[in-house]
Amino acid sequence: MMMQDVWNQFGPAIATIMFAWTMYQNYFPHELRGHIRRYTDKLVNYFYPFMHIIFHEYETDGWFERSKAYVAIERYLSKNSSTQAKRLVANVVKDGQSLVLTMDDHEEITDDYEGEKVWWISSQKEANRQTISWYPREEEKRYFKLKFHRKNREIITNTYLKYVLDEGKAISVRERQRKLYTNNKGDGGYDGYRRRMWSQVVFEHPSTFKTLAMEPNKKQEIMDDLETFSKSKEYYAKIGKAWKRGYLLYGPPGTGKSSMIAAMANFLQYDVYDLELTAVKDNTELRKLLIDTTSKSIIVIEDIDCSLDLTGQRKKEEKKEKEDKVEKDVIKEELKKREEKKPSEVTLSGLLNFIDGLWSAIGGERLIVFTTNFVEKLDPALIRRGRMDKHIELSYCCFESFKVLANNYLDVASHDHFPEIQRLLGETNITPADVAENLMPKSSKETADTCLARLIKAIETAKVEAKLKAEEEKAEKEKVEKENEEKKKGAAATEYAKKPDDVKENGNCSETNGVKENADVS
Ligand SMILES: Nc1ncnc2c1ncn2[C@@H]1O[C@H](COP(=O)(O)OP(=O)(O)OP(=O)(O)O)[C@@H](O)[C@H]1O
Ligand SMILES: [Mg+2]
Repeated sequence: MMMQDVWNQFGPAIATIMFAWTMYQNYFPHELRGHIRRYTDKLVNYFYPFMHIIFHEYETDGWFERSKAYVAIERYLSKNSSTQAKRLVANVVKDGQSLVLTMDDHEEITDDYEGEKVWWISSQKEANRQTISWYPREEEKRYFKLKFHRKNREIITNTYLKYVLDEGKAISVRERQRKLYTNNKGDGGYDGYRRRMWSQVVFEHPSTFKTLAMEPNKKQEIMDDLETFSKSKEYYAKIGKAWKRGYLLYGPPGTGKSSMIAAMANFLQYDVYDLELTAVKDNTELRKLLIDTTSKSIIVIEDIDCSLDLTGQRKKEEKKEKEDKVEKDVIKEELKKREEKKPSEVTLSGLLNFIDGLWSAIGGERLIVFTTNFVEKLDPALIRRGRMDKHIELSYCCFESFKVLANNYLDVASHDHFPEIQRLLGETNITPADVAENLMPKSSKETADTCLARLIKAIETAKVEAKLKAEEEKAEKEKVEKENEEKKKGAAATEYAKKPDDVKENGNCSETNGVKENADVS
């Protein structure tokens, strides 16, 4: 009864308004409508205190590519969306492995920034069905609308939006599927028409700083260094240095150099580019490879001493050839011909140029890590500070490192065997890789006790072997020294035999004098 009254009262009024609206739409001149719209907008603005900013999903001049701002906002809002919005859309990311929840069309969520409230609305423009679209997404003109109070205009446009975009990008980086890239001789496939320089696989190495066995202080120092680097974008810009840092990891095989690189990548959430220098044709290819790397990545050159040895070898050969030939012009001609035939290789100077020059120019949060078993073999120019900023030695297993491994492999923090192991590790060099191998249970029957006992045996064996080796080396050294001594004596005797008799006599005299003089002095 009530409803009917209301309808009787307002029905004719609504019908009149609708009629007037249709008349206005159909018969009012277009220019006049523009004027009216402007005045009504002004009127509305006077009473309506909010402002809007629209972010379209596809940029008008972009080629089917989602707007970067839209994607960043979507990521930023995903956290609030999953708690506030009633209708959600699930997007699959990370190469099909995880879901990102975003709000569905016409949902609204709120956000707080420095105590001020803003509203985000997800919407879709009406599809234009009359035109044929090349791309299905063309018909779904989605956008985000940001609504905020007019008084917050400054803060929203100057700081909040930057914060949203930065945070959204950071979330994407954190949640992306990280990659391990390797350079192969030309089989990286094609990216459109362009040959791909790197082949890629998903990077899922489980090594972390927690599982890495090394002295806790040293470990903390490296983690602090990495963290400071990753947060120093402004600082590097201020001091006029490219945002990059070089690490040299050195130590015997099996001490955790490769494990540390994986731990670094996992710590900073970076991609890894494993650069195999011996597969790089020349300096030009090296340059192309490096231009193709992305920011937030670690470029790794393992066993740098071996990679550069090739070049060193070649240089030596060339030098020898040069010395052997007498005619300089002929040599030049010959070398030139050879150079033309031979595929050139990466040179030390090419590598240095990449570290100092080009790589600095492409900027953007990159680490370069060299590893070597023989640090003394490397050219000092390559590892000077500024190029390799931090030198990290990974060494044999100490007791602290052992405790980390025992915890990782056996879940034990203390044990009766520990004091003996501590004593033995103080006396013998054994790599963390060997310790780890002995700690790993080989069957379900093996307990922590068995594994630790096996380790003790292994360290004792290593100790005996090291002692034997040292004795052998000492004996070998003595043997060589003795042989050299005898050779010298033999050579001196032959020389003496060759001399004429009068010289022999004088020589003898002087020698006798010398001995005498010495005898007198003494
Ligand atoms: N410091 C360490 N912490 C934890 N595990 C380690 C450590 N060092 C070695 N390991 C174990 O030994 C294995 C070999 O180590 P890794 O490959 O990191 O050594 P490396 O120093 O890179 O050796 P190489 O010089 O031969 O390349 C790893 O898979 C890991 O299980
Ligand atoms: Mg290694």
